[in-house]
Amino acid sequence: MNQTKEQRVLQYVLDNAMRGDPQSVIDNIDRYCHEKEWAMNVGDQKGLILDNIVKETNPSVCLELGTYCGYSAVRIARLLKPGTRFFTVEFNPEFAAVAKQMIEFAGVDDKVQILEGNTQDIIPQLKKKYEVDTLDFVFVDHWKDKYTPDTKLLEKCNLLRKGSVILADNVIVPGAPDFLEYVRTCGLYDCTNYPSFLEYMNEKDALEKAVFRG
Ligand SMILES: Oc1cc(-c2ccc(F)cc2)cc2nccnc12
Ligand SMILES: [Mg+2]
Repeated sequence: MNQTKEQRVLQYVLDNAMRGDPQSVIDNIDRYCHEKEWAMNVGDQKGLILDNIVKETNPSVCLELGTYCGYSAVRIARLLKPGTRFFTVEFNPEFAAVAKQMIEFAGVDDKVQILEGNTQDIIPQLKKKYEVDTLDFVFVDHWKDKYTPDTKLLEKCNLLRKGSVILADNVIVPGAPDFLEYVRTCGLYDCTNYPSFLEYMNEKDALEKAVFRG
């Protein structure tokens, strides 16, 4: 049976990275995607910005929308203090299966819980089913047309508190203009733009940080 690109990325990590070493998993995914096949991981350049914002937030409860191969889940989890709760939501079962193996190989599976399904179904379950009070950090990296409805859903479900950080990937490419318009003009967020580059390419992209005013 032919492997998918995501399975090839995972196989390269299993063959070349160090089990239990998140940084080596990250480095090997980046090497494969620079040298062999492009894939939509947040990547090494935007990844450094992500690292810095996770470090400054020092979150106790995290959510990621869009797991894909687990690259950013490993990237975030490696920075979290013991006892932190980190949920990552993936709609595509094949991606979720690859991410599960990637996260286990990296040795961060004790910190990361992969929730398979639609964000609009899972977000309303976080309080009661997953015993979440509020979220400290949310990384938004799924389909651009879900950024705004899911942000509004987080508000509606009372999952944000004063200082909750929402960090969104790809606000330039593929672009999330309605999300930028919403968070920058609705009056509920303090926004900061972080210009960078599309993963593994020379095209401009950016991250947007939106801090909930509470
Ligand atoms: O980081 C990303 C990049 C792209 C993407 C695809 C094709 C291009 F040509 C350029 C960029 C899509 C993404 N979808 C979901 C989450 N993250 C994505
Ligand atoms: Mg992305």
